[in-house]
Amino acid sequence: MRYGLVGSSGRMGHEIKEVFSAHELVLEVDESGIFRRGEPNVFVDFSNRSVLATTLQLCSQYGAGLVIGTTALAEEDMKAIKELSNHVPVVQSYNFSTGINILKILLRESASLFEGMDVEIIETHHNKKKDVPSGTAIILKEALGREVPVHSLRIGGVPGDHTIFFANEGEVLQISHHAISRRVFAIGALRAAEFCVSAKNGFYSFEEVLRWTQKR
Ligand SMILES: NC(=O)C1=CN([C@@H]2O[C@H](COP(=O)(O)OP(=O)(O)OC[C@H]3O[C@@H](n4cnc5c(N)ncnc54)[C@H](OP(=O)(O)O)[C@@H]3O)[C@@H](O)[C@H]2O)C=CC1
Ligand SMILES: O=C(O)C1=N[C@H](C(=O)O)C[C@H](O)C1
Repeated sequence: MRYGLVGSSGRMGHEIKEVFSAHELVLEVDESGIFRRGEPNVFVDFSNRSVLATTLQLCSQYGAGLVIGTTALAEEDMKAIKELSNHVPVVQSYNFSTGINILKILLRESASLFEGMDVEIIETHHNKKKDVPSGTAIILKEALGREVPVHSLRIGGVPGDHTIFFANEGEVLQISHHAISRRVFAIGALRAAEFCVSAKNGFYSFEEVLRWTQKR
């Protein structure tokens, strides 16, 4: 793969460069500019919504697919990403870990069992994280199919923890996901990029990438 990396000097950018070391990094974007050394066939974007227009323009220019993990996207951003997916394959997810994507499936399938219980989410991240709540908390709420309170902690160097509490008068059930390191997200992004370079044009979730990986 020849990949372009948006957010290349960031925390995720560094992790991605290590995990993608078998592939060729031919274009980098950060706040100091765009550095081109070749023509990417896929872009990976873990950055900020303020650079999204540049990312979309670069994907169109090179006819390259997109793997995007940037969080705190607005409705109009999602619309623009979906428009790009008419022309190239796009994988978008607020969490590229296997565990969170399995949890999403479990929550969707069991949501009705939790009707009548109190449900709240606690998410904990490093103190440099800019957005609140986490993108993952948002997709967990979507999987539950209901609005629930989210409590956010921004402390130390925590890569990303999410716990969902379910409670009735007599008991508390809690389900937790703990990212041991942010490498897990970069490994997921690599799978998504491999998927992207062979997929048809379209908008894909990371769940679809996981199913594709299992079939290989
Ligand atoms: N979906 C997932 O699985 C995961 C998603 N994330 C998300 O990825 C994103 C990045 O996280 P993280 O790496 O920790 O953040 P960092 O702040 O460490 O990195 C952000 C990167 O984006 C660049 N950037 C920001 N704004 C612009 C701009 N306007 N133009 C060009 N480049 C810009 C920064 O450039 P510079 O260094 O020059 O400022 C930097 O390279 C966040 O949205 C985070 O929530 C994180 C982990 C997992
Ligand atoms: O900014 C981060 O670090 C993370 N962001 C994502 C989110 O907002 O859910 C995913 C992960 O939890 C790490």
